[in-house]
Amino acid sequence: MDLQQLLDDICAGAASHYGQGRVADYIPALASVAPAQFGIAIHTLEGDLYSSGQAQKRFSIQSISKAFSLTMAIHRHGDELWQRVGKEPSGTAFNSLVQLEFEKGIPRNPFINAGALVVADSLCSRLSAPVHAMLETVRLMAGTASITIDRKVADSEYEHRYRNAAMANLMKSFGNFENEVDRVLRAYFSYCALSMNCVELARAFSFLAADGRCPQSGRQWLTKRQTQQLNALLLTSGLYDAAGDFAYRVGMPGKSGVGGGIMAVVPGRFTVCVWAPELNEYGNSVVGLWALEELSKALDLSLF
Ligand SMILES: NC(=O)CC[C@H](N)C(=O)O
Repeated sequence: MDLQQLLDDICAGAASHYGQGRVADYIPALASVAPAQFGIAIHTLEGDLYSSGQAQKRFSIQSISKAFSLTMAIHRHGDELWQRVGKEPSGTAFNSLVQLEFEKGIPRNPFINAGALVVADSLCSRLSAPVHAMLETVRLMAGTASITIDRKVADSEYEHRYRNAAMANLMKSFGNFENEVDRVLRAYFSYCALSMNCVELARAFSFLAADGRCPQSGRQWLTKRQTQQLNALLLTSGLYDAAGDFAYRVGMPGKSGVGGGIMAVVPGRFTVCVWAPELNEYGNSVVGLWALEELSKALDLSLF
C-alpha cells in the first residue's frame, strides 16, 4: 500500500471526527489552541518520512515528554529506578491522587503524573541543569536544534500547580522524593511545555523502534533490553486508564499528551506521531486515536 496516499486519506477523513472532544482547558495557554486541526507523520527506520496535514506545526507535547524523561532516567539509574516507581497500569486518571496514599507514595507507573514527578525528581538528583539536559537530549534525538520550551505554557502550569504539587508533597511525606518540590515541579512543567511537531516527535522516538539506537545518528539511547521494557510499559500504561482500549484498537506501544499528540511505535519498522487537540474524557486525542486505529487496520500493525 502507498503509505503517503494512506496518510493523505486518513488526513482527509479526520475532519468528519472533529467536534467529539474538548481542547484541554486547565491552563489558558492550552485552552486557546484551535480545536479543528490534524497532523500525522511517520518516520521509518530507513529514514524515510511520510506526513500529512499539519505535521510541521508545533504543539505542546505535554505528557509525551514522560517517555523522554523516562529514557533519560533509565539511562542514568537503570533498574534502581523501579524501587521508587511501579510498572503496573493504574486504572485511575493520569492526575489522580487516591492510589498514592494507599500505596505509600510509590506511584503505579512512570507515565501517570505522580510517576513522572518521581522520574523528574531522579533526574534533578543527578543533573545540575535538568531542563537544559532535557532540551539538549530532545534536540539531538529529533535532529532539530530549534526545538524550544514554551515558557508561557510552563509558567502557566506552575501557576496552576496545586494538584501536581499535592502529589509531590505526599510522596515527599513518604520519603519518596529527594529534591525540593518546587525545583522538580519547575523541571516537570518545562518538560511538558516542550514545543514540537509530529515530524520531530516521530524522528525523536525512532530509537524505540530500533532497539534503542537512533537509526540516523547511530547513537544508542537505551540498550535493546531496556527498549523492549520501555515499549512494554508504553503499551500497558502509556495511555493511562485507556491503555487497554488503545491496545485493543491500535495494538502498539504509545504515549499521549493533553496537547493532543500521540506517538506510537511499531518495533522494527517505524514511529508515528499524530496530533489533533480535541481530547476525550481520559485526556487522549479523539481524532488521534481514530487515525492510529485506521493506520493500524490498514497496515495490519497490531503487535498481536
Ligand atoms: N496527560 C498530560 O499530558 C498531563 C500533563 C500536564 N502538564 C499535567 O501535569 O497535568
